[in-house]
Amino acid sequence: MSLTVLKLGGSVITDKDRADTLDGETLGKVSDAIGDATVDDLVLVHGGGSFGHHHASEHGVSKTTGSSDIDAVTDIHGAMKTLNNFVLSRLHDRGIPAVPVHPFSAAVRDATASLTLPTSQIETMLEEGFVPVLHGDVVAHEGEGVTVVSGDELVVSVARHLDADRVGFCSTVPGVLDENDDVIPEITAYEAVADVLGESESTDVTGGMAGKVRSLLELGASASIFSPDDVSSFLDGETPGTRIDAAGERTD
Ligand SMILES: Nc1ncnc2c1ncn2[C@@H]1O[C@H](COP(=O)(O)OP(=O)(O)OP(=O)(O)O)[C@@H](O)[C@H]1O
Ligand SMILES: C=C(C)CCOP(=O)(O)O
Repeated sequence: MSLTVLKLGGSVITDKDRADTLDGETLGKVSDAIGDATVDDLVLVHGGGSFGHHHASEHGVSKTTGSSDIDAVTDIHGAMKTLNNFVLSRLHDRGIPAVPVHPFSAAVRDATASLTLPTSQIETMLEEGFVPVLHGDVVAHEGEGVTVVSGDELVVSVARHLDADRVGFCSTVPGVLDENDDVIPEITAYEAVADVLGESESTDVTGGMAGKVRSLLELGASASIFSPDDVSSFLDGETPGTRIDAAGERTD
């Protein structure tokens, strides 16, 4: 069986400039594309958008700056569970057997900020015919309380541990854009594109496009970044948008 890991960007499924607001139309469109696709095993991961990033920013929590304030934990994790419920419900409407995986209950960062995410429950969910849906979240972090874990990190971790065959990132942009706003077809090294990579245009505590490309280069397998219009073609086996091929970049 072939495994596909697909991330739905938080900017895609929410109105990232209005707190706790869903982009129901785009979420519906992307859910249609997933419902119509014929893929073997599928793991979905979604980002925080105006749910997670807004609350993380209010509480000053990021991937590196933590908090032990229980209100920070419940606000950020609670907002992400609410968003996850919206995503699950749209997928269920299309007959997709989506089940939640909340990283806060499973993952951990050690004192060096290295992330551990158990995946045996995800493997069994797949074997039993479910579509696991993870999301950016807070995680317990040794010495920091909790810090944010981005959906991008979760994709890398799941894809690596389960040896994914295909990895895709659906973002608001048609791919990584160069200085003329043209899609860069392939990226093999960070330095080659560092000058054009920026942060997200909206509230984002996890690094925007620069963070995404960095995470993907660490993956050590090829991945694609594309827009919601290209979800169907990606799930059909094509490589739309920008292909990130990190062969040789992996450091561990
Ligand atoms: N060179 C670039 N090419 C494309 N997008 C870029 C570039 N530099 C910065 N960006 C910004 O990065 C954004 C994509 O990153 P962002 O983190 O918002 O993605 P996402 O995965 O959709 O959202 P989230 O992190 O909430 O899950 C684009 O919307 C754009 O504003
Ligand atoms: C801000 C939170 C809680 C999740 C961030 O996940 P991302 O949007 O994938 O970077």
